[in-house]
Amino acid sequence: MRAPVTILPLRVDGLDFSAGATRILTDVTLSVAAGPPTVIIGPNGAGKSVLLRLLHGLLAPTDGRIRWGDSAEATQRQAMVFQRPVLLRRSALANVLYPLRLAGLSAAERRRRAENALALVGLSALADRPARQLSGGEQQRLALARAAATRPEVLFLDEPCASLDPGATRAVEEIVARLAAAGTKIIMTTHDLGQARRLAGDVVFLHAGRVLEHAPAECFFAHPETEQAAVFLRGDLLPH
Ligand SMILES: Nc1ncnc2c1ncn2[C@@H]1O[C@H](COP(=O)(O)OP(=O)(O)OP(=O)(O)O)[C@@H](O)[C@H]1O
Repeated sequence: MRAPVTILPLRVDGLDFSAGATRILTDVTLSVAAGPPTVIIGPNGAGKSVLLRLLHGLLAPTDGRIRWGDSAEATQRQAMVFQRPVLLRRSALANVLYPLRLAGLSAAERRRRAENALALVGLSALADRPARQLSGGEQQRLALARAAATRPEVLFLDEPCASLDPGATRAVEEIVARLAAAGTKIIMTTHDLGQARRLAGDVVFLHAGRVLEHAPAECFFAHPETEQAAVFLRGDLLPH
């Protein structure tokens, strides 16, 4: 029997990224395996969003390499949800159906997947509502449904709860935890250390464009190895 195709592990080797004369990421080397969410944390401007965009292929590295397990499948098997998702001026359901049509699925399969995805995020009752009339939290859940319906093996989330209140944040966290438990590899950024503690299997700590730590979450939070991470976890300001 053939082993199932997997795009993991993701291996990043000596990644540099500069915009003009500004160095944003320096010598990022990481390996990300299947399993519970990988959460990238660090101060404002550390380079978290840029790193996520590089990993997802939205930016090209200045130097270094990003390698996926089965590279031929990598593009089709990953999705990304942004801080402020861009939704089509159509119903919630139509937003979820759209990428499924692009993927060439049959009408029946599209319908089935879209309805399941809306149910997963608790939006079945709002399926016919214009997406842009939904609240911020509902829009973020819809964006998660749209991504989840494509059944990505890896799902990148950039600050998925950035402007959400605690209730909406918890709702998104529950969806993320459910997707992770069902086998989707989540790679996400967050400013919310409570959220990182609740969701992370492993933590990448980024500071000034460098990975200072990558450790299992319980080790990182209990015993950060670098002074910078200890300062960050205390909520103190880190010098650049
Ligand atoms: N296209 C770009 N051109 C120039 N500078 C950029 C570009 N994109 C990001 N930067 C800069 O790179 C640095 C890292 O940005 P990034 O958004 O990745 O940080 P972050 O860790 O996600 O920060 P935050 O926590 O504030 O969201 C910032 O100083 C930002 O201004």
